[in-house]
Amino acid sequence: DLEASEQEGREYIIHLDKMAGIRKNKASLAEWAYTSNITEENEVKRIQVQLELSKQEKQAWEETKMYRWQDFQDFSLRRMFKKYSQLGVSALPDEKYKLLMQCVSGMESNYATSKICDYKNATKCDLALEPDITEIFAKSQDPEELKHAWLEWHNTAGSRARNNFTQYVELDNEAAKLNGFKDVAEWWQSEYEVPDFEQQLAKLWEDVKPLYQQLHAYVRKRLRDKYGENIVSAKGPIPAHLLGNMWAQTWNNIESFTRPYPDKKEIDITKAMKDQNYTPLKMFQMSDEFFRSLNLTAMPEKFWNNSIIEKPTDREIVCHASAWDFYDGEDFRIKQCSTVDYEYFQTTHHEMGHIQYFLQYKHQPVVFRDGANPGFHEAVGDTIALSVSSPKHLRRVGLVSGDAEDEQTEINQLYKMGIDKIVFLPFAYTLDLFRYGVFRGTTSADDYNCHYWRLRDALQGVEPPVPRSKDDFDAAAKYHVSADVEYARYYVSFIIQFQFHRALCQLAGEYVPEDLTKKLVDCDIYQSVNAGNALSNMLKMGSSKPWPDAMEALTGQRAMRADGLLEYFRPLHEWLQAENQRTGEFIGWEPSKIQYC
Ligand SMILES: C=C(C[SeH])C(=O)N1CCC[C@H]1C(=O)O
Ligand SMILES: [Zn+2]
Repeated sequence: DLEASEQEGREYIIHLDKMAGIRKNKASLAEWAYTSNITEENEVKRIQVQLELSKQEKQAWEETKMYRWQDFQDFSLRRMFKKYSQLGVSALPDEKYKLLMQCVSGMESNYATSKICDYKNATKCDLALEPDITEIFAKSQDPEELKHAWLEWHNTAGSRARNNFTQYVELDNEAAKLNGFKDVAEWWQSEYEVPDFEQQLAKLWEDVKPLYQQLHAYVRKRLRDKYGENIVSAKGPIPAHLLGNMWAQTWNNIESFTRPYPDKKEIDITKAMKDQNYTPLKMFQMSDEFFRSLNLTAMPEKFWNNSIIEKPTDREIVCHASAWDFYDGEDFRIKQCSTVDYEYFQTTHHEMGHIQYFLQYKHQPVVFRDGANPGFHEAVGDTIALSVSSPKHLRRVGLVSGDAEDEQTEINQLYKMGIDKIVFLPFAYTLDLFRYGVFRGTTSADDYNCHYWRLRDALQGVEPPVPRSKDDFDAAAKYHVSADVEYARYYVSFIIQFQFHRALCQLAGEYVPEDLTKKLVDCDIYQSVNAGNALSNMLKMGSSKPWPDAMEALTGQRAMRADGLLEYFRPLHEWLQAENQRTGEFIGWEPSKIQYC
């Protein structure tokens, strides 16, 4: 009868979950071995382990079909079965599964090992993305040098991934259909458990677009002042290679020569870190200390022993920062090629946020050891970093000296945060709008580059530095496209982290609406056990409940909304409107004149 099968179901799923933990531990170890030492041998081993595990997953999946779990009374039990009833890419027949793993592995190792030649010395061709090319984009203000680096990287890391990518799309779509989805786009969106996810993304963009257009216009004016109107037009998109980042996804490297009040003392965190002999380890220790100050969990022993926090000199690794759960409740690691600078200080908090989430939900069944939705996992570390990057906190830890804020310094601070957080949104939105079109078949392989740039032109107001053709494949020059990592999670994160930040600041007594001595931009939740306990309660839930329940537990809201972000940046929005009015800068942009289709 129903009762017996529910009880049997409970015993079965607990056993299955335990086996799943052992499988995921093996998979993570094989993945780690490969991405921390990219060799043919380790790639073969990784794919072998993945194939073997996929067979076991298929076996377990068959068994779950014997239970009428949809009728079970227990919510959590039903939710566990529902998640285990989704087999994922393991639903592919072995040969196709192996082929798919080889395509993704091929793209990822191409990305990780791509090198370009130096602009000035054409015989020096060992420049890697990290740290070499990243440093060029951080420091160079020579449009020709930046154009060279941009082009070399896009032609090496991007175009060479095109064949693997086309096959990956076909195979991944086949896997999606075997899981009951129309295509991978629907599969990816199902992770957010709301029927109108894509409409919600569009609504958020409508809410933030006016602010972005004002910031875009202001920056274009400042760049035209610097580089001249032959390089930066008055009404067109901004050339993507002039924004301090290979993908123009954050513009913090052009802050020094574009900030609103240049005569105000520059807050150069990177310089202060170097002057104070910061090391990568110190960045991690400071981040760990911040989390502990909130009464959250300290990094375990294994974390410090097993993590890779600097680029090794004796082998190739995947440098793109990542945080790892080995699903045994003890082994948690970060792998990143740290450099001592503000950007990696932020990234360190971002990755430590993932580890903290792993630690907070490690008591959950394996199947619930996940973010409430993928965006939640990306938002934890960034939310903490919003406090860490406040002038108040930077003064507390001695990275900024001098007196409290005045109006102009506050605008400079909001500008610094805005060219990181506001400009990121259209970039993130574009990346997955592009891939939704690819998976749906509305974008064919011949259209890849044209559609990618048409979206970047329309939404982000950037254009390629030189004409592009349909044989180029610029999208894959971004890690997540070459590594099959969904990107809407970051778009969601950059919205909800301001909802989290606002709620935590109120709990910490650091933010009181309408109280000018307790402004959101000045909030630092450091050492607030009250805020930390609320955050912990939300993190402990993992993915055991639909994400609106987790969102409500922390913020009282049940939806993702742009109001937190817009409230945080309101003073900057008003300043930009006045400034663009004063200079008469054209708001928005006309379509690019660069030939990219
Ligand atoms: C740091 C990570 C690893 Se989850 C990352 O990929 N991020 C963090 C911010 C956006 C995105 C990117 O670098 O494109
Ligand atoms: Zn992340």
